Amino acid sequence: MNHSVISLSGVQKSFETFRFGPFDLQIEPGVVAAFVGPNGSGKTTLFHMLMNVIEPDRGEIRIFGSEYGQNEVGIKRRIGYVADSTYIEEADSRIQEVASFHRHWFPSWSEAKWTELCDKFELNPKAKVKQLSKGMKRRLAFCLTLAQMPDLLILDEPSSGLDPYIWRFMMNEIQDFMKNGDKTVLIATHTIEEVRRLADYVAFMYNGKLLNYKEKDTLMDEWKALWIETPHAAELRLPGVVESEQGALTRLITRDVVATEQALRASGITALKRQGVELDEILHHMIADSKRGGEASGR
Ligand SMILES: Nc1ncnc2c1ncn2[C@@H]1O[C@H](COP(=O)(O)OP(=O)(O)OP(=O)(O)O)[C@@H](O)[C@H]1O
Repeated sequence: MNHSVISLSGVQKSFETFRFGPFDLQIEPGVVAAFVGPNGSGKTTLFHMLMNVIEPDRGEIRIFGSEYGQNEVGIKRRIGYVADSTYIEEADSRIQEVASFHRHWFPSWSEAKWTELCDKFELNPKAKVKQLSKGMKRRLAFCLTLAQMPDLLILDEPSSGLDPYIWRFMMNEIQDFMKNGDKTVLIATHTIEEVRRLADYVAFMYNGKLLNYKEKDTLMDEWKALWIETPHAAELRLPGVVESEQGALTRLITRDVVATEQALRASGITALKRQGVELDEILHHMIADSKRGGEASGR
């Protein structure tokens, strides 16, 4: 039996100048999965397919164990989706009218949560949506989504345009949402701090491909920077090393610190210093490796 909240197998989508996939991924319930990757790597395309905004050319997508063809309304009522584009309201609606629509459409809508969020995110229900600033529209989209009380949150760069004060509230709300352990969040972000604070798993994407999907803590344990005195470290052909930088000391970046340190010990070399590697640097090396057609992504 498949317990994944999200399951993609062999998913492919081709546009004129972009090919997504083949993409395979299973996401278990109760986790925050952060999707990171440069512009145009396919994060929004993936989320559009998860929301059935676009259909894949090939492959299978299951959400809560079902395909959209079986139960589209049932699936969508359990998902809170903040799209990448700013919330656009062409009509002359006020916030409270938009909320009424959501209340009607989502049976799990919580009026108490909505009131609490409007207060916290300083949204005036009487304000006209089209007159809101970009950041205020973003706040609205997020609050409407959370008040739906969904089981799965799909957030496409939700903090884009938010001020740092409200950003903190958003982080707290997402952490709060995860508190009971049965909810799931997918978040696409360019903000490493969001990954650091929220993510249990990190999905690295590049050029329509999933380079790596791994538990964040495992990733941070495996990737390290090591400093050694030995010059010309490349000649040692150390396992796991993806970069070596020559200075007063040699700085090695490894994706497999255990294997690298073992090989260093075998060569009688001691690492003088060991440090964590930032997620953006890991992504940089994964992309470089993917361009070389290599295996640094370590899937
Ligand atoms: N409807 C479409 N028609 C043609 N090309 C498309 C369409 N939708 C997306 N693309 C292309 O797919 C590629 C991936 O875009 P996508 O928006 O998924 O990337 P992203 O990772 O979300 O980028 P960003 O970080 O900039 O938001 C881009 O090259 C884009 O031009």
